[in-house]
Amino acid sequence: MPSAVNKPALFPSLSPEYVLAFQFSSWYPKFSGISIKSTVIRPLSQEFQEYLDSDGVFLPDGAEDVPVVSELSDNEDSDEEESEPDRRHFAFPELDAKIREAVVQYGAVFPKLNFSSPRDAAWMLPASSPLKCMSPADVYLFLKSSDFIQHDITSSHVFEGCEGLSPLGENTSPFPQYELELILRKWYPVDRSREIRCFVRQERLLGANGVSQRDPNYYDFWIEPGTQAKVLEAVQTFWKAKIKGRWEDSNGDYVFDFLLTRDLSRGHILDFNPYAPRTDPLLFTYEELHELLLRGESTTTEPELRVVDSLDHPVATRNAPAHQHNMVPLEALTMSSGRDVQEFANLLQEEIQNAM
Ligand SMILES: Nc1ncnc2c1ncn2[C@@H]1O[C@H](COP(=O)(O)OP(=O)(O)OP(=O)(O)O)[C@@H](O)[C@H]1O
Repeated sequence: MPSAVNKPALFPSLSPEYVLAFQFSSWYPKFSGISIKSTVIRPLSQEFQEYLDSDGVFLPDGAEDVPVVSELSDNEDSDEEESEPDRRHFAFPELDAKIREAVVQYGAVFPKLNFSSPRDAAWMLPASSPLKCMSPADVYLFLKSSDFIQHDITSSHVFEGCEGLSPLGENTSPFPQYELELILRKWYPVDRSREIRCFVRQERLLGANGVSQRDPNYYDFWIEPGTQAKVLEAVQTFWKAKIKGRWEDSNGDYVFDFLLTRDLSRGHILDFNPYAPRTDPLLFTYEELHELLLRGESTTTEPELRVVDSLDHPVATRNAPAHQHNMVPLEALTMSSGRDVQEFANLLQEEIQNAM
């Protein structure tokens, strides 16, 4: 338990153990009953890691069911394949089989690695069903096109900010080993307007911390009378009953993403994240969250809920598709083999229009 005498720091100290407690396979077994059904595939082979790490967006042999690539390739001349640059071939028949099994079990899957989803690559398939995968090829395509996924396969990113670790110093510890994992979650048409992110320090949400709308868009219902009080009531009741006291190894410092039911009275866990700068504080700054924590130590107040409460709110991004910076990666151009640049640019423009 935290000391009542010492003033809490802005962030809890970051250790490799603390970080690894937030990889999916660490927290999911404990919370599976209140989260989305998911399959964990681990360890993944070194070869799969090399595939993810290799340049360009291409599919392993035998991944088949290749909707996007085959659409792009419809007009290719038969001899064009011969002009492709030499590239290492990969094949993962066992992994393909596990992905197909999960697709049959869940209807469609949402892919992640240990910590991150490839949400920056969601634009590659229809915006109406982000990251919905129906085949191994869909899963590989998203993972391969994502910059966010690189975080999970690079130790220096995973353990960034951990005390006493540096790959460069001669007398410091090397990065700890961890196993790469592929997570296949049952895909749902998630309504992003009902997602919130809850910040917990020292196992206190009630009266001492913040809750933020997750999607940076304006939604009318958030400013309707009674909505915010109802949401705070729902999340506090859930937290007290289902989460509180179960992160004692992490000193009760964590962030959780919560998806509210349509009537806003209940919900379930989408994800847990470390209470660390790498976790986006959304409509707060960490300094503001710290203020709330200090204030909550002396008074009993409600947690503060922040929402995008008007169209003029500075973070309301109504006209820009999320992650548009990642929408014209050079890798994407490699997918266009067989098309000229103009043709591919038109296709990309169409995707951007759809995303908007
Ligand atoms: N099973 C699912 N089916 C459909 N959409 C989902 C599913 N799980 C998550 N999503 C959507 O994808 C978004 C990103 O998911 P998630 O939080 O798991 O990714 P992440 O990479 O860990 O994000 P962050 O870095 O913000 O923590 C969620 O906000 C939600 O809208």
